[in-house]
Amino acid sequence: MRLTVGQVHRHVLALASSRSCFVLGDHLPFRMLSLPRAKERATRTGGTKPSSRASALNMKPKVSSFNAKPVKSALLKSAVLKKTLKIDESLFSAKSFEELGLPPLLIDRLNKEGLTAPTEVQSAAIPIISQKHDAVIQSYTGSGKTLAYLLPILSEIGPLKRPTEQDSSDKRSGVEAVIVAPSRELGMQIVREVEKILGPNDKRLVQQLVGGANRSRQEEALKKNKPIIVVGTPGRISEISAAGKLHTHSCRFLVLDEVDQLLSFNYREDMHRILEHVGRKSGTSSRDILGPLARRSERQTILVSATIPFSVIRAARSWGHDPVLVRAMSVVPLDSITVPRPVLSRTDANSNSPSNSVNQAAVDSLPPSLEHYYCTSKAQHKVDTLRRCIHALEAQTVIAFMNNTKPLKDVVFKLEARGMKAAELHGDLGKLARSTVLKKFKDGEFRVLVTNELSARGLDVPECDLVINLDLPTDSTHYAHRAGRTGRLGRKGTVVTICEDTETFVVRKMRKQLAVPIKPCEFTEGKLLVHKEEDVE
Ligand SMILES: Nc1ncnc2c1ncn2[C@@H]1O[C@H](COP(=O)(O)OP(=O)(O)OP(=O)(O)O)[C@@H](O)[C@H]1O
Repeated sequence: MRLTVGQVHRHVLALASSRSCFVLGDHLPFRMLSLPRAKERATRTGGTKPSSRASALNMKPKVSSFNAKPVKSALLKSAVLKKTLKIDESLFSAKSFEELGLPPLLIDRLNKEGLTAPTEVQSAAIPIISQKHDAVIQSYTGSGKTLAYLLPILSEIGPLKRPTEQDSSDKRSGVEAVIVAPSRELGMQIVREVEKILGPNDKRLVQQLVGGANRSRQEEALKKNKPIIVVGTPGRISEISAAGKLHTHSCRFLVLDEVDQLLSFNYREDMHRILEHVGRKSGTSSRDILGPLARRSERQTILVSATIPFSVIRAARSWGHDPVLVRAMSVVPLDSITVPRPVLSRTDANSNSPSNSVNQAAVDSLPPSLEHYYCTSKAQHKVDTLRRCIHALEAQTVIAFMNNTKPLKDVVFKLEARGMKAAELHGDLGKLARSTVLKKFKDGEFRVLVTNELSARGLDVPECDLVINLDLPTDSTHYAHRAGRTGRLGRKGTVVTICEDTETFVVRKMRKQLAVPIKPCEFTEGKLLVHKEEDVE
């Protein structure tokens, strides 16, 4: 069954209910600050509605403010004014984009695209980013994080922005927002999202700078179209910037989407260049009296992912000033977050093995509407098991993940030979082939996309109703991102891991780390048969 946008919305908005306001203060304990998070968690687990808990605590509607702790550096103290963060909690459950103060032209465009109400994370993030805070946005996969940062940016720059008194004197030209994503697919998806909002007449104001595409054409487009937003992969952005063809000095926004991946070792040099150059006014140099800390103040940095490990919090603290962690229904100053202690899963509380620790970042990234199963199969029978699984679950739009590129073709061949339409997607395909495959999959021209880790992050195919792991993901974070390709924006979704007998202990370990039931099952006579755990152990 496919849901309409309206139905999905009702589902998403059903999660939001409280209309009260609360006060954030650096003197308040973290437990209290995260009360709205408890509301989200309880709603996800079907527990008591925290709105009633909030009213039981007598949280009266009021708007107040807090001063986030000053960053410790004396240099920075003199360079940066502390911001006052006003949190109006009623906005967290905003029923419309108007309530969030978006400009009318932007709201018109959203309505034309059938977008009428914000998701929870959008309700939380839009006012915070509009107040010019550096922010880390964390919310589960498919919850609308892309618009959560795009909408406040488009409220400030471009043809749909909020009119200001300085408009007539504003001589700003050049790129005003740089958005970095780890893959071409995700980069292109973000470009399409921006184009959709800008509309056909202004879509040239966003330019893709993804790797694998013709670089000189990208450079020509930069010169000719004078985009205000560029979206790209780290390598291509830093390459064109180093060649002097991309000027980001007056850039006001830097967004790192899938930030935890962008901060991995592979991207360190390109990311270093981007972080050093974007939003750096020409004329300043690293020898300037206030050094790199002062330069940071010239741009707003927004870090986004479904999985935010503590390393990202640490990085955000050092790049931003008064940065906040924004989640659906909660906003927390980063200074109040301490290094998490490992939480042992309940069944293994007596064992000190780190492998039994709950991976909180991955837990937080899983959409509440997912069902998780695993079944065993010999390696040579996995494709048959996959086919039986698809039939039993009557799945229409399936993403099957493997760890390597080579075997993908073989799986496609076997599925096609059995009358099931499939295609492969991986990084060795050319840019055109990759976008054609994706387009055909989104258009429903074939049923199974057989792919590798390339598609695990950010890929948005709202109709995807089944994710299959034909190979085990490397860890629970990878499991969570793969799983997040289904169950998007409140839809139902199923994740099935097909593993060999000898691998079941890995699934059980991930189940503990993710704190979700991954139930053993088999597919017989066209049906899903769920086992009790003791039947298989
Ligand atoms: N307010 C809204 N109303 C209706 N649809 C929305 C709204 N916001 C976002 N969407 C749609 O929801 C889907 C998921 O959004 P998005 O890709 O931004 O999720 P995400 O949280 O970034 O997921 P991931 O963590 O997997 O990258 C997209 O198809 C997007 O167009």
